[in-house]
Amino acid sequence: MNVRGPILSVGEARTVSTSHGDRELRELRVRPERGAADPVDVTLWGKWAETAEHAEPGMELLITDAEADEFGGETGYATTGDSWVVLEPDFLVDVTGIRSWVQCPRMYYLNKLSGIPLNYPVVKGTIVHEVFGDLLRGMELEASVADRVEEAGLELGLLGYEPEEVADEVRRNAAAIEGWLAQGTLSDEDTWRSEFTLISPTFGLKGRADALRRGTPVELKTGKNTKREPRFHDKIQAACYALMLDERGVDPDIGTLLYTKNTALDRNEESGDLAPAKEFSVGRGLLEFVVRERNALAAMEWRALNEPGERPTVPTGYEADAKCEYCFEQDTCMVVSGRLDQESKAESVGTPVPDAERDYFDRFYVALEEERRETHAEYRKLWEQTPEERAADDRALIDLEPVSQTEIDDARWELRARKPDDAVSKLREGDVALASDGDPVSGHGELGRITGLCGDEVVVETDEPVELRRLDVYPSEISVDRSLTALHDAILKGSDARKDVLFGRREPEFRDAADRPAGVPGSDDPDAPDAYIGNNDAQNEAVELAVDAEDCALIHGPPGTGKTYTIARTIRALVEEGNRVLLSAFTNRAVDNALEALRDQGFEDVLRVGTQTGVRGDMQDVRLVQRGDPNAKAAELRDAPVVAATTAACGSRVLRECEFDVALVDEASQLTEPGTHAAINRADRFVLVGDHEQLPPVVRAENDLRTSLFERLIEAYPDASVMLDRQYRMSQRIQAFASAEFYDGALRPATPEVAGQTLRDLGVDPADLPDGLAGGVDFVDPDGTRDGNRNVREAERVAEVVDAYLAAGVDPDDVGVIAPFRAQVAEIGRRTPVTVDTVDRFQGSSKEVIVVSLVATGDLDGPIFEDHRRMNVALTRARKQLTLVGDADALVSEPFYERMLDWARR
Ligand SMILES: Nc1ncnc2c1ncn2[C@@H]1O[C@H](COP(=O)(O)OP(=O)(O)OP(=O)(O)O)[C@@H](O)[C@H]1O
Repeated sequence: MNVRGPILSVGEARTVSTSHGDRELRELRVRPERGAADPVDVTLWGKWAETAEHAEPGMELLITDAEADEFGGETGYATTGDSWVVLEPDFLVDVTGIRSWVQCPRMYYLNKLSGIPLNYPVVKGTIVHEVFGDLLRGMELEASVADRVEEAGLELGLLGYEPEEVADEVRRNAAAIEGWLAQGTLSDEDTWRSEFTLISPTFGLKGRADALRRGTPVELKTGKNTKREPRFHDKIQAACYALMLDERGVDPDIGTLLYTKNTALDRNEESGDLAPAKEFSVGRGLLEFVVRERNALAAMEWRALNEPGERPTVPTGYEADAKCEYCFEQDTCMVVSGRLDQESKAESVGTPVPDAERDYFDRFYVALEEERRETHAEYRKLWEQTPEERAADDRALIDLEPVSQTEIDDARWELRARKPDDAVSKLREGDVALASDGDPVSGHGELGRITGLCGDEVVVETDEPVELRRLDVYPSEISVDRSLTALHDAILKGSDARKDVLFGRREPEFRDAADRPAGVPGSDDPDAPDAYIGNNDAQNEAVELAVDAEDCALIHGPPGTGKTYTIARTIRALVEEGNRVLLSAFTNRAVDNALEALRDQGFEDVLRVGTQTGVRGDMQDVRLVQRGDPNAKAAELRDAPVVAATTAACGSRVLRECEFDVALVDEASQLTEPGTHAAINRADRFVLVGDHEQLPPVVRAENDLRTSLFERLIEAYPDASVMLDRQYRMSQRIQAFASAEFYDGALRPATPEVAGQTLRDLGVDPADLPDGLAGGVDFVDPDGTRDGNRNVREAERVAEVVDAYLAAGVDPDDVGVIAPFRAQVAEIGRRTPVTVDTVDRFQGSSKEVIVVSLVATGDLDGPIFEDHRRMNVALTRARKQLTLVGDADALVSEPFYERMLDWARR
C-alpha cells in the first residue's frame, strides 16, 4: 500500500541489528491520506534513512509498497524492498535539473539564474539533436544537416560562424549516429522513436527523453568520452527516464549514451574507447540513488520557500565533491556568491549589492518559485482531474475522433481529428499542447503545435504519430525560468544608475527642453514644428517626456486614449534622434497593433521577432525569419532601428544578445516586475505604457508578482508620468462611470463627436429596438439562475438582445459579447453569430455595441467580480451602446456594483 501525507516529526537515525546484520533506520511521524487520517509512525529502512535526513515537518512524504506493522497496539508502516520513498512528490523536478544537481547542487541553482546562453556548443548541440531526431524518423543525413544548419542561421550568424564549417562538424557528429544506426545494433524488431515527453506523478519528475529504443532510454551527448563507461551524471539522466518508464510498466534494464564527438576524434591522437555508444545496466540501486538525489533537491527547494530564516536556502557547492576548477559555471558561481553574499565552495568575487537589492532579489526569487509551484499544480491536474473535469475546466478537448495521420515534409506528422460541436477550451491556434490517445500521462502523449482549430476540426503537428483523441493545455515553466534570469540580469548585472531609480535612491532625470537637438519640437530651433502631436496636449507631453527621459518615462493610458497612436509617434521621435528602439508588449496582439500604427504613420523600418503562428498575417512581411544565411540574418537583427517582440521573447537567448538605446513596453501594467526586466534589461532607458486600472499581471501565486513595475513606479514617481486624458472611443454616457470610478473624473471624450455618438450614427433607428436597449447604457435582468459557470436563461436573453441589434441594422461585426466564464462564452456562442469572449481576451479591443453577460445570481462570485479592474475593462469596450445583462439583486449586494447598476438604469 501507499502511505502519503505531511510529515509531523522526524526521529533520530538509529542502527539496529537484524537477522540481515546491522541496519540503519529512521522513524517519522506522518498524517496519511494527505493529512486526512490520524498520525502514524513510519520507518524508513536502509538507504531510505538518508532521505529522512532531508525531511522536515511540513514536507509531504510518499512511501509506495509500504507494509503495515503493529507495535504496542498501534499500526505503523515500514518500507519494504519494493518501496520508493519520495519527498514532496508534487514538486516536479526536470530531469536536466537532476543531472546538474548530481554534478553539483550549486550548479543546478546557477543554471536557474543564468539561463541557457547563446554560445556555439549550445547551438551545435541543438542542431545535432535535431539531426538525430530526423535520422530516427528516416530522413536522409545530408538533407537533414543542410536543413537544420540553415534553420539555425540567425544564431550561428550572431556567433560569427559560417554554415560550411558548422555543417562539417555536425556531419562528423551525425556520423556517430548513422554508424550506430547502421551497425547491426538494430534488427527488425527494433522499435525506435524520437523525443518522448514523460511526466511522473509518483516520482515528481518530468522531462523529454532524446529517444527510446526497444523501450529503453537513449541520450545523445555532443561531447566526447573515451572511457568505457558513460559519465556518471549522464547515466543519471538516462536513469531518470528509465525510472519514469518503469512507472509505466516498461521496466527498461539498460540505458544508452551516445557520445557523438567520439567519431570525430583522431584515432592517432586519442586513446581509450572511441566507440560512441556506451550502454550501462539500469539496476535498482541506481534508480534508488536517483530518487534519493531528487528528494534532496526537492527538500532544498522546499526549504527555500518554507524556512523562516532571513534568506532562501540555496546550495553552497559543499554538498558535492565536484572540483570547482573544472566547472564551466565557476565564474558565474563566484560572481553570484560575491554579489549576493552567499556562502559558496568556489571563491567569491566582487562586492555585495546593497541590502535593499539583496532583499528584492530574495523576495522575487521566492515569489517566482511560488509561481513555479502553481505551475506544477497545473501539471498535476493532468492526472488528478478526470477528462470530463479537465474539459469542464477549459483545459482539454476530449472525445476527439481521429480522422487522419499524415506524414508531412520534414518527417513530421499532421494529425487531424473531429471535435464535438460545443467543445471549448483555452487552447488556441499556435499553442503547444499535449496530443494523446486519451491518456496523456500513462498512455501515448506527444507534444505538438496546434495549426488548425476551426469549426469541428482540430489539426496538430507532432514529431511522431498518435491517435488524436484528446488535446490538453500543456503548462510551461518557461515564463518562470526567463523571469529568474531577468531578475539575475537586472540585479546582478544591471547598471547602478538604473538601480538607483528602481530602488528609490534617485528621482528619474529628464533632459532640459533647451538641450533638445535642432529640428525637434520644443527645441530652440525656430524652424522646428510646434509639437509632436498637435491636437492632444497630453499625448504630446507623453512623447516629450519619453524622448527627454534619461532613465525612464511612464505613460498612463486609460481605455481608448490613443496609447497605440502615441507609442508609434514616440518611436518615430526616438529613431529620428538616432536611437535604436526595442518595442515590446505582453501579448503578440499588442506588439502587432503598435507596429501597425507605426506603419500607418509611414514608418516601415521595423523588424518583428516572433514565431510564424504568433505574428499576425499582415506583419509577416517584416518578421525575422531565423532560417537562412548566418551573416545576413545577424545583420538584419543588428541593424534594425526598431525591433518588436513580446516580453517573453525578449528573454530568449537570441534577444538577450541584443542591445538597444530605449525599450518601450506596452501593456506594462500586465507584466510582473521580473517580466518587465526581461525587456528593459536590454536597453539604457525605458518607457512603460499601461493602465494599472485595467487588468493586472497574469499570475497564479498570491505574492509580489501581482503588482507591476509600472504601478510601483507611477506611484513612486508621479513626475515621471503623464496620463492621457482624452479618449477617442466611448460616448459620454458610456465613459462616465469608468471615469468617475477609476480616473477621478479626469477622463474626457476627445471631441464632441466622440462624446455624442449614438446608434443612429450606424443608421439604426432607436424606434426599431425594443424598449430599454437604445439608451447608450442599459440594464436587462432576465431573472436567470447561475448553474456552475453558466446561466442558460441569461445566455438566451443575451442572444435575444444581440438579435434585436442585428434586426435593427447593426452589422454583426460591430457587436461583441463579453462573459466572465468560458462555459458561458460557449453557451452564448452557440446562440449568436457575433464575437463572444472573456474580458481578458477583449482587453485592447472595442466594438460599436457591447453586451456583457454577468452570470452571477445570489452572490457576486467569479473572476469578473474579484477585481474591479476587470469590470473596468468590460465596461470600456463599447463605443455607442453598452448593454449589461445580469441579476439586479446580486449586484446591489456590493456598493461598487450598486453604483454601476444606478448608472446603467439612469
Ligand atoms: N491625437 C489623435 N488625433 C486623432 N485621432 C487619434 C489621436 N489619438 C488617437 N486617435 C485615434 O483614436 C483611436 C484610439 O486610439 P488607439 O487605438 O491608439 O487607442 P489605445 O489607447 O491604444 O486603445 P486601447 O485602450 O484599446 O489600448 C484610434 O482610432 C486612433 O487613430
